[in-house]
Parts: sequence; structure tokens; C-alpha cells
Amino acid sequence: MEQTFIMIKPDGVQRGLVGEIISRFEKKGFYLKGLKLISVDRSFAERHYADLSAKPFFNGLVDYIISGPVVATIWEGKNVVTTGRKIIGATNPSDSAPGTIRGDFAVEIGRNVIHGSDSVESARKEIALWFPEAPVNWESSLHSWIYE
Ligand SMILES: Nc1ncnc2c1ncn2[C@@H]1O[C@H](COP(=O)(O)OP(=O)(O)OP(=O)(O)O)[C@@H](O)[C@H]1O
Repeated sequence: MEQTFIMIKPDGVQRGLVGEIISRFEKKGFYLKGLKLISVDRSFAERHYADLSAKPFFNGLVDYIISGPVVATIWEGKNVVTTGRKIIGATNPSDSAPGTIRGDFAVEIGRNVIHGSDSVESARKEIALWFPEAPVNWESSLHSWIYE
């Protein structure tokens, strides 16, 4: 099944939103397939955001991501990349609908609490970057209650 990479950014960790965010993905019916609290250094953060290296906000973005520990997660499920982005909400919290994570918990684009892969291909690359170790393999016993 499809997988995505979701990262709770340092502000989300500091503000005690880890449980709330994980709970939203769990309750939706997605499966947690990787989880770690990790502090990353500048070169790692630059690799994660390499596609944005030409943007004027790049250095500030990297400073933000290395400012404290983050929670890196892998989620699995049908259409989890696209649906995960919907659960997260628009990049700028001013545009994020209420009911989304950024709509409910964020105000500023540079403090928007969470990252989610924007395509299946980015998810594959990001999971490989953040989880070089073999992922834990498990199946939920609730599967047939969630999927037809
Ligand atoms: N104009 C901006 N000013 C400051 N920070 C920005 C700006 N645009 C984007 N960012 C930061 O860079 C991150 C990555 O930007 P991107 O355009 O990839 O948005 P996104 O895909 O919604 O976010 P993410 O990759 O974090 O899920 C944003 O989540 C935000 O934290």
C-alpha cells in the first residue's frame, strides 16, 4: 500500500502537539509504519529541503527545522500522500481550512507545525532519507474494518 513521510516540526514538538497529530492519522485509518524523535543537523535538513535551496526563505527554513527535535513518521494507506496533505492543510496557515492541522494549530507559514510528502515519489525519497534502517513490518488486525 502507498506510504507517505510526515514530520512534526520543532514547533509541533515544543507545543505538545505530537499526540494530537498522530491521533488524527490513526483515527482516519492510516497505519503507523515508522516513528522516531530526532534532531537533525544543517546538512541533513538541507538535503531534505534540497528542492527549495533557491528560495529566499531557504536558510530560515533550515534554521527552523534544526531548532529542536522533530518527530519523523511513516504512514501507510490508500491515497495516504494526497489525503495526508489534506489532513495537514494549505502551506500558509492563513489559507488552511479549520479542521486541518495547520488550520487548527498554526498562524505563520514559517511555524506551520508539520510536513507531509507532496507526491508518491517524494515520499519514497524522504522515507529512504529519514529511515535508512529497515522499517518495522506489521499489519493492523483492524484492516478489514477500515478497507473493503
Ligand atoms: N514564503 C515562505 N516564507 C517562509 N517559509 C516558507 C515560505 N514558503 C514555504 N515556507 C516553509 O517551507 C516549507 C516547505 O515549503 P513547500 O512549498 O514545500 O510547502 P509544503 O509542501 O506545504 O510544506 P512542507 O514541505 O513543509 O510539507 C513550508 O512548510 C514552510 O514551512
